[in-house]
Amino acid sequence: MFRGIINLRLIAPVCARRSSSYVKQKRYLFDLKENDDVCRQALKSGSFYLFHDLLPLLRKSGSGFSVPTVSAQELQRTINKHGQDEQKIEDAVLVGCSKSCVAEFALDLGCLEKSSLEADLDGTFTFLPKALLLLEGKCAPLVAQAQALLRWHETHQFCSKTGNPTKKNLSGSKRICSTNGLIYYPQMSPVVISLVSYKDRCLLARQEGFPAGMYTALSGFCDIGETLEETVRREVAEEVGLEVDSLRYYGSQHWPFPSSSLMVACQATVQQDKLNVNKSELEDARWFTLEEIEEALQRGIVHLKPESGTIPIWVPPKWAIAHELITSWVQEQKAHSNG
Ligand SMILES: NC(=O)C1=CN([C@@H]2O[C@H](COP(=O)(O)OP(=O)(O)OC[C@H]3O[C@@H](n4cnc5c(N)ncnc54)[C@H](OP(=O)(O)O)[C@@H]3O)[C@@H](O)[C@H]2O)C=CC1
Ligand SMILES: [Mg+2]
Repeated sequence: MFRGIINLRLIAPVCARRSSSYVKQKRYLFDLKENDDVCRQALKSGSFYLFHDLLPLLRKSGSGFSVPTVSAQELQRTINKHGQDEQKIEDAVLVGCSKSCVAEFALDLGCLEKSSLEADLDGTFTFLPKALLLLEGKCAPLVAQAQALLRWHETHQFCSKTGNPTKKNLSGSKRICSTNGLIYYPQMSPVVISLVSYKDRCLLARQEGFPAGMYTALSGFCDIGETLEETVRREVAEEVGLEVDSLRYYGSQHWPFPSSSLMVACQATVQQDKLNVNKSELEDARWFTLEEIEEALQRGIVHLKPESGTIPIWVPPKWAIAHELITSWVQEQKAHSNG
């Protein structure tokens, strides 16, 4: 068992006054999830994020993009106009509720003709990685959560024990086998992501499939039965041949690529810096100085092709927890050097 220092990333304290509305919001969300009658009512007054074959609808807004919602009435009109029965609305999945307790749903309209839908809705159904880039991280977590839940329902139509069809409950918080009542809940795969450091440098790595020039913290899926600490230790040993000697929890993030992962981020230290990179897992791994990391953070996303010669190092975008981990290491290094 690790004797690491665990200091939770401070979650903005909810002030006493807001906690009652926060509690009300979360309790309503619970009722929506668990009670089909409450959810059926909410489907008539809620707001809807729309997808088409798992592509979120984005709309130009000012110099950027936003994720529009439609009301239940607008959605009914759209569905009817495209010749679908309004029963389709019950395929929606619950993704949240606003502070004023308006239920928020996501619905995939992949059965309708895409371009005429886009014209009606004044938007574009966009490939998720591109959508998150265009949204610059704003409401990325919600779009990622909605797409992951819609995808989970799409890929869990049958019971893996009986082979018979499963049926979603109204909110989409689970699916139940039509014959033996087995309940399936949407899953996330736990992944650890560790920013390994040694004295005044940190370690970043890249896989062959990464965009040219992009380096990130070491990461790896938990094997069944492993603790998070054991996964950190194993993945760092597997990927770069080093032994972690301390780790500190940083925070976590839902990550929709390639399927639903729960990223658990930590800062880790090692006792020596001699790398033995596992080339079957990584294309490269290197130690970086504070200056190099600050330059990479400054640079932002680099859109250069491998054939354009040497590509400057860059790191994942702001809304990736790898970016936060790297930024927090820079802040700690600077605080340390300022004494
Ligand atoms: N949000 C962020 O900041 C970042 C997120 N990530 C994400 O972290 C995840 C893990 O990174 P990566 O280094 O590739 O992981 P690993 O180092 O664990 O290597 C991936 C391999 O893990 C195996 N594996 C085990 N369990 C699963 C599972 N549930 N789903 C998929 N593969 C599994 C697969 O091996 P096999 O093919 O042999 O079965 C897969 O090829 C990636 O999805 C990546 O997108 C990575 C960096 C930054
Ligand atoms: Mg890995």
